[in-house]
Amino acid sequence: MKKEFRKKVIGDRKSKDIEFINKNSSIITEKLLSLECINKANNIMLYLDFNNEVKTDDLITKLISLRKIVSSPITLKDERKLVPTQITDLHNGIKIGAYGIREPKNDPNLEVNVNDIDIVIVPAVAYDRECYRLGYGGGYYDRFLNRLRKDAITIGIAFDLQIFDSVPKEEHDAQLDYIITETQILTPRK
Ligand SMILES: Nc1nc2c(c(=O)[nH]1)N(C=O)[C@@H](CNc1ccc(C(=O)N[C@@H](CCC(=O)O)C(=O)O)cc1)CN2
Ligand SMILES: Nc1ncnc2c1ncn2[C@@H]1O[C@H](COP(=O)(O)OP(=O)(O)OP(=O)(O)O)[C@@H](O)[C@H]1O
Repeated sequence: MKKEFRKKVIGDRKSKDIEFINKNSSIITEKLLSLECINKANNIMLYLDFNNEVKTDDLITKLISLRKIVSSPITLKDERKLVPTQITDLHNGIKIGAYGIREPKNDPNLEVNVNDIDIVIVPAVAYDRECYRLGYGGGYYDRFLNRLRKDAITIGIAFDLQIFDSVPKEEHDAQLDYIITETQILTPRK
């Protein structure tokens, strides 16, 4: 169920051209930068995009210029663990890591304490309208999000084509605080 659904959505996203991805990524970036919670936050973790995900390079550059502490995950495959590591310059200190995804070079001095993170911007394959998340199937973010401070804010960014009335889900699947697409902002019904 999950596997088939994942494959279909990854295929749909892959079929979009670079103009679509760039245009909608920049709309989503502007929306994020106008959120009060982003402007108030000091410490923000976000992913480095791959496979036609919403692009985050411009967002990262802007957040660094706003003097935020910005980190991206190093993926430890054996432990199924994400290690948030600070990025100070997108053109320096980045390498290709697990699954061919860009990640910060390992530097224990730049590791960010999970308790210091105010906001996490999360990648996904698909979401439902209640902000439940379907990922790539490694369980990386499900495990990681559980370790955050209780008042940390989780934001999913995605294209409209990744939003469904329902997605296959299991007990451990994460529910986020906000989903932002090129046309909508979703929050779970209270
Ligand atoms: N940009 C980004 N970074 C991220 C994630 C993500 O979804 N997006 N992850 C979110 O958890 C983690 C990596 N998770 C992954 C888990 C499994 C596979 C995987 O099974 N890939 C298949 C091929 C998939 C395909 O290309 O269709 C493979 O390697 O065989 C990939 C990534 C950490 N970093
Ligand atoms: N919090 C958790 N603790 C232990 N195991 C977990 C946890 N969350 C998920 N898993 C396990 O990890 C595997 C993948 O989970 P799932 O299919 O939900 O991943 P996903 O959310 O789609 O992937 P990702 O977060 O990497 O994008 C499953 O076998 C699941 O049982």
